[in-house]
Parts: sequence; structure tokens; C-alpha cells
Amino acid sequence: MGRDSWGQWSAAEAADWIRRPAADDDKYRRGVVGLFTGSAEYPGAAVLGVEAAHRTGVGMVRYAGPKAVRAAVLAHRPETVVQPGRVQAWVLGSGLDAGHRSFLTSGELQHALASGLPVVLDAGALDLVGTHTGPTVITPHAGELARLLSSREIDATVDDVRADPGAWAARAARELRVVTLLKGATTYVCDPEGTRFALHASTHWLAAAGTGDVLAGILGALAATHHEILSTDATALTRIAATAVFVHGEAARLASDHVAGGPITALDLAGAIPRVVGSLLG
Ligand SMILES: NC(=O)C1=CN([C@@H]2O[C@H](COP(=O)(O)OP(=O)(O)OC[C@H]3O[C@@H](n4cnc5c(N)ncnc54)[C@H](O)[C@@H]3O)[C@@H](O)[C@H]2O)[C@@H](O)CC1
Ligand SMILES: Nc1ncnc2c1ncn2[C@@H]1O[C@H](COP(=O)(O)OP(=O)(O)O)[C@@H](O)[C@H]1O
Repeated sequence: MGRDSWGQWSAAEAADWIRRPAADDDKYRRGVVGLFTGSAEYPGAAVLGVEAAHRTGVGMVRYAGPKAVRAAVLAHRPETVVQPGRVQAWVLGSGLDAGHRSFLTSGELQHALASGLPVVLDAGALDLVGTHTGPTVITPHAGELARLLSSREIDATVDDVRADPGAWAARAARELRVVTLLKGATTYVCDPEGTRFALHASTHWLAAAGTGDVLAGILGALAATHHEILSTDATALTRIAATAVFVHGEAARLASDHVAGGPITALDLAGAIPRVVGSLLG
């Protein structure tokens, strides 16, 4: 399957999925994103996803992850709410290790998956695909997709996925019945109905630890701001996912331009998100 059969996703299309706050909005109407991410081993993944969600523009970011990580999240973003409460979309798994999930963590993840709310499954929650009840998007890289498919008795090596990423992303969407966002220099976004977009990265400086955690935060925030549409039209999630990749790529370009085309960190990337959102709205 060639790249040509994949649609592009333009700035104008992305702009349609950025919600501008209105006079009658409050923080709940604007959307609450919940994150169960991070672990004692990878606290940074939680900080990065929370930071990206705030920067994307959402009414509230609720962090529900392990207690051991909450102080780090609050130290970086005191705006974050750590009390349980209303959530309109979930981000699960960044910085979690599927092989070492505590009883408590498993219970919290199952609770979120059973909620019927839109869910972003990343990294250490990818193995839970299929136990969801709401609109779901998975965000693997090539290694994670190969592992996930193999665990479902679909033989795929990392090299197979790297050789034909679009075909494997499409197959994952079909067989797992979820929106699939396969990360890489080109990111493939597709769904079981056959809608598909390929987005080429604006800069290869993006290939750095933590940038995927930032993408999950952007995507969760956009899903939360569109929770009402998603409750009646789950197919919107494919376009929301493409928009998240677009925003992520543009933020990387801006952040790198800011340092004369030099390297960027995941936090630099998150810091550039508001300018992308602003220019899309403008
Ligand atoms: N600051 C932090 O706390 C960070 C935490 N992270 C977390 O670290 C955990 C492990 O993440 P890893 O991505 O290392 O996953 P894994 O350790 O599960 O997988 C990495 C393996 O997949 C292979 N692979 C194949 N294609 C790849 C690709 N395109 N990108 C990366 N690896 C590829 C690698 O060779 C490697 O063997 C995740 O939970 C992740 O969310 C990372 O996001 C990095 C930053
Ligand atoms: N060669 C590359 N050029 C541009 N972008 C890349 C390249 N490789 C990976 N990326 C992007 O970088 C991000 C890496 O995410 P991920 O693999 O989850 O890393 P992490 O888990 O460290 O956050 C993804 O958005 C992916 O699309």
C-alpha cells in the first residue's frame, strides 16, 4: 500500500478541530482531560503529558496517576487537579510498564476503560485495547505495534512494520477495531472504516525521548474539548487524532525555528503548542 492512497491533513482541516472558548463556557464545558500516566520509573512521562494537555487549551487537566508521581506533576503544573472527579476523555499508559502494573493501577485503568469515554491508549496501556467501551485511539510506535499485534496472534516484527507502516497501521485498525495512530517520521492515522491520513514530520529533531508523551497529552486534550461530538459521532476521533499530529508537528517546527533549526526537547515542543493553536484559530 503506497503512501499515495493516504490523505493529507491540512492546517485548514486541523483548524476545524480547535475549539475556541466562548462567553458561556466554563472549565467543565471546555473539557476535562484525565490522565493515568507515569510511574516511579518514568515520572517524566506524566509531567510531559500533563504539560502538553494544559498547553493545548482545555478547561481542566485531572491527573489520576500513581501517588508517587503527583508531587512531580504538581511541582511543574500546580493548575493540575489531583482529586478524583468528572473527566470527559482519558489518556492512559504513557510511562507505565504493562509488565509491572499494580493491583491499584490495573483497577484504575479498567475503571477508565469501562467509562465509555473517549480514550487514548499509549505505551504501557496498549495491551488493554479491546477492553474499552468508548471511542478509542491507540498511539504505538513501530516496536509497540509489532508487540501488540504479535500478542494478538498476528505475526509482525518491528522490521515488518518499519517496511510498510501504513499497511500495518491499517491492519491494526481493522483487526483491533480502534483508531490507530502509528508514530514515526511519517505518522499514519486510520480507522476501521478505512479513513486514513499520513502526516510527514516537519523536523526529525522530533525523534527524542518524551515527544510521544507530549503527543498523547495533545490528543487527550483535543478529545476532551470535543467530548460532546464524540458522544454521538465516534468517527470524529480519526480527525481529532490527525489534528493532534498536525499540532505536534507544527509545534516541533516552531520550537526548532526558535533555535535557528537546532534541537528541541519535549518540553520545548510542549511550550510551542499555544502558538500553533493560536495561529490555527487566527
Ligand atoms: N521522561 C520519561 O519519563 C519518558 C518515559 N517514556 C516511557 O518509557 C516507556 C518505554 O518507552 P519505549 O518507547 O522505550 O518503549 P519500549 O521500551 O517498550 O520499546 C522500545 C523497543 O522498541 C523498539 N522500537 C522499534 N521501533 C521503535 C520506535 N519507532 N521508537 C522507539 N522504539 C522502537 C526499540 O528498539 C526498543 O527495543 C514508555 O512507558 C514511555 O511512555 C518515554 O516516553 C521517554 C520519556
Ligand atoms: N525520524 C523521525 N522524524 C520525525 N519524527 C519522528 C521520527 N521518529 C519518531 N518521530 C516522532 O517522535 C515521537 C516519538 O514518540 P515515541 O516513540 O512515543 O517516544 P517517547 O515514548 O520517548 O515519547 C512521535 O511523535 C514520532 O512520530
